[in-house]
Amino acid sequence: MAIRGRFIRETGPGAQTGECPAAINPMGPRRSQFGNNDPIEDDEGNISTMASNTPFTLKWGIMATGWIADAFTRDLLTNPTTTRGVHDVRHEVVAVASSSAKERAEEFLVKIKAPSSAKAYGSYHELVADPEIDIIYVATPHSHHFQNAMLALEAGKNVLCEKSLTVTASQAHKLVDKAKEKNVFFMEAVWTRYQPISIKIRELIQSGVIGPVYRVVADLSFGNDKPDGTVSFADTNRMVNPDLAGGALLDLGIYSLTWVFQTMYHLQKEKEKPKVVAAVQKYHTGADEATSIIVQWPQHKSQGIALTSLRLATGVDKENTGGPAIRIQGSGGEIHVTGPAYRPLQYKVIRSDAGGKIETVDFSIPKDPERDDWGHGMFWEADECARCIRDGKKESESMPWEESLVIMEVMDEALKQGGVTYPDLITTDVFDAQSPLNTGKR
Ligand SMILES: NC(=O)C1=CN([C@@H]2O[C@H](COP(=O)(O)OP(=O)(O)OC[C@H]3O[C@@H](n4cnc5c(N)ncnc54)[C@H](OP(=O)(O)O)[C@@H]3O)[C@@H](O)[C@H]2O)C=CC1
Ligand SMILES: O=C1OC[C@@H](O)[C@H](O)[C@H]1O
Repeated sequence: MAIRGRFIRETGPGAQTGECPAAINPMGPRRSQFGNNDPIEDDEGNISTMASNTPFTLKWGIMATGWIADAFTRDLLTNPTTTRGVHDVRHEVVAVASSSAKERAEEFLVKIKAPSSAKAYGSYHELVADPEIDIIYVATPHSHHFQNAMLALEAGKNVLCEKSLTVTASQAHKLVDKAKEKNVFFMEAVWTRYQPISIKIRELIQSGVIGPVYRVVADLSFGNDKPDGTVSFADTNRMVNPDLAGGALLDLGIYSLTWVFQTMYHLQKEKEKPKVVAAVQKYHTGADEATSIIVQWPQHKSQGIALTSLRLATGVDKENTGGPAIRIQGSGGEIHVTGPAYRPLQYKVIRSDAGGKIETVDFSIPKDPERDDWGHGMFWEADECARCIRDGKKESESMPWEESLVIMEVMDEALKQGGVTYPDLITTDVFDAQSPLNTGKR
């Protein structure tokens, strides 16, 4: 497997520079994490493969034609083998749908240079009814996720749904129940969890390199402050518009919570429900412009602090002069992660027994030269969907249903404490196939 542009740097006494050795390969162990079909040699020298050498092909239907639908679909179209050393799964884009017009879907396919076989639909209903499609990627605003994901689940499709999974925890529970009833795969698209840096950091924590983790401080904030007291999003923009479930927490804070959860709760052997205390700054639209949450796990003696703001950026510059976006503190040291929290590309390990020596590991996002050097880093979560579906799994171990639900409950509670409310149309947990959220009749 090609390791592109990754290296370890050490600073402080005894510092070394060089290629990232296999033992600290940031991609993690190949078979356990990536399930490839490479030959295996047994003790007697017999060669076999784990599975068929023909990659499993997952056939995608893309729901919506916006910004993230574009980035994700371009990632699907990259070559898994040459970009990221993946041999066991591949992806095919069967169709894309716009809620409003077939022409929008056609333009989308041209823009991303999709294969000519890809179909364009002018409604989400047509998309979920296409028998060629295995899985629907829901790429609409969070306000729409419950109705849109339910539309796909009701049609018996597997679903990958963008974050935040829903507007309310109750809606998320209903989606999980439906996935169980229909016996299909369902996952919240938290791409960060499938990036090699996250996998490596979870492994480091589990290996005990910084001892038990007692505190994590994580931030994802954008600096959109304007001198007139507003932020630089129009009131209609999905970032601040309550009709589209706007606000910092559901859009950005979920990544801060992702780091708090994937480094603590996810690794707890016996899961403990967190206590939640939140401070919420409301914007004039009614959405939250800044939210700070403390989650506490008293039995584990641990606390997480998840921060987000639309006014104040995480760091003062791209060099991270303002410090790490994520600070993971254990009794034997710390791991500092350089942001942005949704796709960080560097971590440092600072062990208290290492005499001040700091280990720095850098990551890069593979690009496909045959696809205009495209590569955004969402293909790893897509590969995970393919492997789960190939293997008959209904949920992903790295983003289990139960954890999506607990995180939605934490966000529910924080917004409740801050007095943020959203309209009934987008908070109802009653499915309506003819909801304007499904038909696009706004
Ligand atoms: N994982 C990640 O890194 C990112 C995830 N996201 C998530 O993806 C989701 C979409 O975000 P993004 O792509 O930036 O949003 P955009 O506004 O760019 O696109 C949203 C799309 O949803 C469809 N849509 C349907 N109804 C509406 C409506 N009433 N108003 C607006 N759009 C509507 C539209 O497509 P059409 O009309 O063609 O159906 C539109 O293009 C959000 O939940 C966000 O949290 C966003 C950015 C990054
Ligand atoms: O998921 C996201 O990550 C990147 C941000 O720019 C975007 O607003 C958010 O939805």
